[in-house]
Amino acid sequence: MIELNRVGRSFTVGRRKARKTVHAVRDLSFTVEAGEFVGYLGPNGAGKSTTIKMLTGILAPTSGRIQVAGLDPTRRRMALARRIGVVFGQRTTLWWDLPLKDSFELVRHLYKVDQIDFRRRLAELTELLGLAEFMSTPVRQLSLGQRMRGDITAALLHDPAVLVLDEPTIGLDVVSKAAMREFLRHLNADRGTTVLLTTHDLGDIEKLCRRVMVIDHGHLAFDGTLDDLRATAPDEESMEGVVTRLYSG
Ligand SMILES: Nc1ncnc2c1ncn2[C@@H]1O[C@H](COP(=O)(O)OP(=O)(O)OP(=O)(O)O)[C@@H](O)[C@H]1O
Repeated sequence: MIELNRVGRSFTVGRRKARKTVHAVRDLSFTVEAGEFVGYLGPNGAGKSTTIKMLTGILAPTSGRIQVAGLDPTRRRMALARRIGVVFGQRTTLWWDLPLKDSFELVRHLYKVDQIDFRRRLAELTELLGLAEFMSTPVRQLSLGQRMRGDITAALLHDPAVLVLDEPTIGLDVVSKAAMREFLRHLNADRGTTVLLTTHDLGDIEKLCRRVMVIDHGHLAFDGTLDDLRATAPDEESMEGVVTRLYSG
C-alpha cells in the first residue's frame, strides 16, 4: 500500500556563505502492506513530517521513488487524495468559521463523495466519535478534543484505503485519548484501513501498533514488531527507556 524505495529529501537553507544542505530524509526504504497499523517514531527533527509530506504529495522527494495505493504521490496528487486520508494533530483542515457540518459538506463536494455514501458514513462516524452535539458549532469554538474528532471524520468521509496520522492524540486528555485509540483500533481491525501513525506518545504505539519503524537523522534506525523493539533493550522496564536508548544510538 505504501512503498518507499531509496527516498531522499534535502533542503537548502541559509544565504550565500551560510548556505548549507539539510538532509531531512536519506536513502529511506520501507513497505507497508494493506491492513497494517504501523507506528512511525523518531526524535524531533528526525524526518517524520518530511516523510509524511512526501507520502501525501505535498513535497516531492529529491531522490528515490514513492508509491502510495499504486500512485506516485507527486505526479498523481489529486487521484491519491481520493485514496488517502491525512490528519495533522497540530493543524486543522476544517474551515475555522463554519459549523462542523458545513465543513463536512464542503469535504463531500471537494472529494465528490456520493450523497448516499456520505450520509451513511457521516452518521456512522458521528456515532462512533460522539460528534452529534457539536455539529452546528463553528470549528473555532470547538475544544481541541472535539476539533480533533472533527478532523478525523473529515479525513475519513471519502473512505480512504490509507490513513496517515501525524500526532493525532497530542493535547488530548486521558479519556479522549483512550476513545481516539479505540476508534483507530476499530477502523483498522474492522474496516481494514491501513494506518501509518506518527506520535511522540508511546502509549499510542503500545496500544495500537503491531509494527514500529524508527527514523533517526533521516535514516531508518529500526523496523520490526513491538516485541522486537522491546528486545533491543531487554533490561529497560518501560517503553520510554527502550526508545530513549534507541534515540541516543
Ligand atoms: N521546509 C524546510 N526547509 C528547511 N529545512 C527543513 C524543512 N522542513 C524540514 N526541514 C528540516 O528537516 C529535518 C527534518 O524535519 P521534520 O519536520 O521532518 O522532522 P520531524 O521528525 O517531523 O520532527 P518533529 O518530531 O520535531 O516534528 C529538520 O532538520 C528540519 O529542520
